Amino acid sequence: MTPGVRPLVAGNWKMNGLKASASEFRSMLDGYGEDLADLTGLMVCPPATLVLAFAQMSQDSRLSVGAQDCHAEPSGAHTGDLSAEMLADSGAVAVIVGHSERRQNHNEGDEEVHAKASAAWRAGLTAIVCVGETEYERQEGETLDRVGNQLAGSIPDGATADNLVVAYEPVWAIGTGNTPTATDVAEVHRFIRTRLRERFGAEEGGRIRILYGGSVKPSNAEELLGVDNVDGALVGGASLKAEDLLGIAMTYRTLKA
Ligand SMILES: O=C[C@H](O)COP(=O)(O)O
Repeated sequence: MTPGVRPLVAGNWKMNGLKASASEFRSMLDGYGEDLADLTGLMVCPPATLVLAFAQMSQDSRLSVGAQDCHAEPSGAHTGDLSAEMLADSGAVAVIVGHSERRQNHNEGDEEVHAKASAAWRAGLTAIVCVGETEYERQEGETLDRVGNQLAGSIPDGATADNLVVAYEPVWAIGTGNTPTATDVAEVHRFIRTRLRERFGAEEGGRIRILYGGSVKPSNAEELLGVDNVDGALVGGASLKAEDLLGIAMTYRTLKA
């Protein structure tokens, strides 16, 4: 945790969820009471097909809805793509960019992620920029170099605590059940914090949220979310079950007690 920074627990549903998933989403809304909302922000990033419906359902709640990717252009001949403006128009308040699955499956590099983050800001969305090393890079001792390069290349100038969230997701920890040690997480998050302060100023850089992502579940949330400079989690698999995502958010009851 970072003193004075409101954490965020964000669920990334990836390519999962149909209209029938609304009941799971409603359970999240019901479980996200005021006492929990006082402790942490909660966001669900469903597939784009559900953004509008979920945004409408959550209108009077403090649960927010994000998207998983956007095109860099505001409109045009880009069959199958969605602009940040369209996502904002559907009720999204944030968009994930540079997730490792996009970087790997769609060959997205830092330059493209940078353009997408700029597009998010142009549309008034918070950009959740993902960074993280592969297993090979960790074994070779290249973790901080890799993360440093991704931060420099993927985040546009002008980042603030309102328009940027950084998600550190070691690629080898995503969907595998493996997680780095708390000491390893602390080292990378401290490094990211230092880079953010250097680039965006001590105060602003000190308040930008840095989420940890990769096999977070209720049973390991306390250990991971309690680490210095870990300001929440980007949760994949466990976010598909309302009780698990809420269980992760509820960790803040223990941590803040
Ligand atoms: O965006 C979320 C991450 O890729 C983590 O996924 P996971 O919690 O299923 O490991």
